[in-house]
Amino acid sequence: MTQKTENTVWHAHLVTKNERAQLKNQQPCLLWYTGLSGSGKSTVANAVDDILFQRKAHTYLLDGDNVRHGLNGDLGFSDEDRIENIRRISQVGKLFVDSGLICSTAFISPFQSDRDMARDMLEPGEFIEVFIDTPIEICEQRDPKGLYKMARAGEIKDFTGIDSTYDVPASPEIHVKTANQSIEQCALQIVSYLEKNGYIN
Ligand SMILES: Nc1ncnc2c1ncn2[C@@H]1O[C@H](COP(=O)(O)OS(=O)(=O)O)[C@@H](OP(=O)(O)O)[C@H]1O
Ligand SMILES: Nc1ncnc2c1ncn2[C@@H]1O[C@H](COP(=O)(O)OP(=O)(O)O)[C@@H](O)[C@H]1O
Repeated sequence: MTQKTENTVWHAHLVTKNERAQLKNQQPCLLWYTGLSGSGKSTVANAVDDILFQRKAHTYLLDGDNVRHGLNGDLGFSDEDRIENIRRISQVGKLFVDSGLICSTAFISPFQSDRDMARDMLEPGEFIEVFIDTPIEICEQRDPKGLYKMARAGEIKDFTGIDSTYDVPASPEIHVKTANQSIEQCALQIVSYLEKNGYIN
């Protein structure tokens, strides 16, 4: 991105991220879900968010389809647009972490370089890459929105896993295999990671 704003000065806030986190009794972080369409990102992220909410954690969930209706409604699915999509989401995620929240993002985020860029924006330990690992054959069987069928019929181009790249995460903090676990088991795997690593009590 080309920086177009000149003559602006960064203002330090009186209330710090740590103070906000202490008030909420949690360690803010960005749970970055990545996986193919239909892998289960939204389903698992919602299940985790629900458990965290019941436990009185302060959370927010940014979901691909929803954000593409608003903030990123001007972007399509070329590599260039996906890169810009993830850049904006990373910036928004960073703001939510700064506000003391446990923020989740559920985007395909197909390129390792973009996920690494998001990681590098945050402080060590704040970025948690969650690989929702589901073989494409199963995603295609699930096909919750009928998109694979349309992609195979040539009605959608640049579809991830068919004619657009997905980089398998190199070393995700959490590796969730949905093919042999229930939605609840997948969610508990993630909540358990947050507990063990002191993000929640
Ligand atoms: N060409 C193509 N490729 C992949 N996905 C497509 C495409 N066209 C539309 N959709 C729908 O858009 C959702 C993915 O948006 P994302 O913002 O997560 O994508 S990306 O991170 O920028 O790659 C994705 O949502 P999920 O199925 O929840 O992943 C699809 O519903
Ligand atoms: N263990 C599981 N984890 C997540 N989703 C599952 C699982 N088993 C079956 N599913 C189903 O797979 C589909 C995943 O869709 P969705 O969450 O929209 O995926 P994505 O957000 O990655 O596109 C849902 O219909 C969900 O009910």
